[in-house]
Amino acid sequence: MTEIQVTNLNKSFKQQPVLKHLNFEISTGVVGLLGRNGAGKTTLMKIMATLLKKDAGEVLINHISVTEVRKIRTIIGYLPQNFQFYRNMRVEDALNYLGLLSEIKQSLLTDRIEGLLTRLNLTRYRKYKIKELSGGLKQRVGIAQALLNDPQVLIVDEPTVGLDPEERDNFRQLIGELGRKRIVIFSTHIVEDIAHISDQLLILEKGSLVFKGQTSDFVKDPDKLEAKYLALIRGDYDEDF
Ligand SMILES: Nc1ncnc2c1ncn2[C@@H]1O[C@H](COP(=O)(O)OP(=O)(O)OP(=O)(O)O)[C@@H](O)[C@H]1O
Repeated sequence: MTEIQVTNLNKSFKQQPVLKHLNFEISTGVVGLLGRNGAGKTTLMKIMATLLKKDAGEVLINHISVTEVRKIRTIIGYLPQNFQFYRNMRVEDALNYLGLLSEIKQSLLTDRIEGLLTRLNLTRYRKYKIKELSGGLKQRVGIAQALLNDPQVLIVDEPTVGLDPEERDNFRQLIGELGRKRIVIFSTHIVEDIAHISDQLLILEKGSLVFKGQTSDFVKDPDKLEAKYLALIRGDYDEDF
């Protein structure tokens, strides 16, 4: 069981609070992180991924503080928003290069890459250059690079932007599968992305958490998630959902 515990987390940019006293706990499964543009989702995820320092509070991943950067990086995988990389490299070479940058030993890395290419249905594209891939395939390579260290926590930031409906659907299914044995934090402002795959839900609004808990406690019927979410952030919260 993987766990993340966040206690009284605060972050400001130029004295402007962006994350305000966040407290939550999440565990193995898909966690939908919902919030409007500017709500603070990327800031929260970057702090968890050790790419940004918190101002105050604590973030523990399996009881290890995010201040222990090297340790945390061995248990976290991150797919940033608008992931762009090595456009002229072939898929397998790009993955190998990124794995070596993460200090994974070559013998282990070769096996991992083979496993990921198979698992993500990328084997036939292994010799393609990144720039030759469709948006959906690029995102799959993005997920592959985030899984190179077999992380217990996978963080994906608005990963379905620019994908066509079929690619979106495939991507959601993949995330659902990956969430069976790890925490997958899926940030989006598109409710449909996570309505049917998230076990847990965090809703950020202007830097504050306005819901945290099981998705099924937020709505019984996943098809109503969007309506209830909109009602909540617009302030006309209705108990009848
Ligand atoms: N490096 C920075 N310097 C100053 N302000 C920043 C910085 N990074 C983010 N912000 C501000 O912090 C707020 C939260 O941004 P953040 O990117 O975390 O939101 P978000 O929910 O991920 O939004 P989006 O969906 O647009 O990415 C925004 O008002 C943003 O302008």
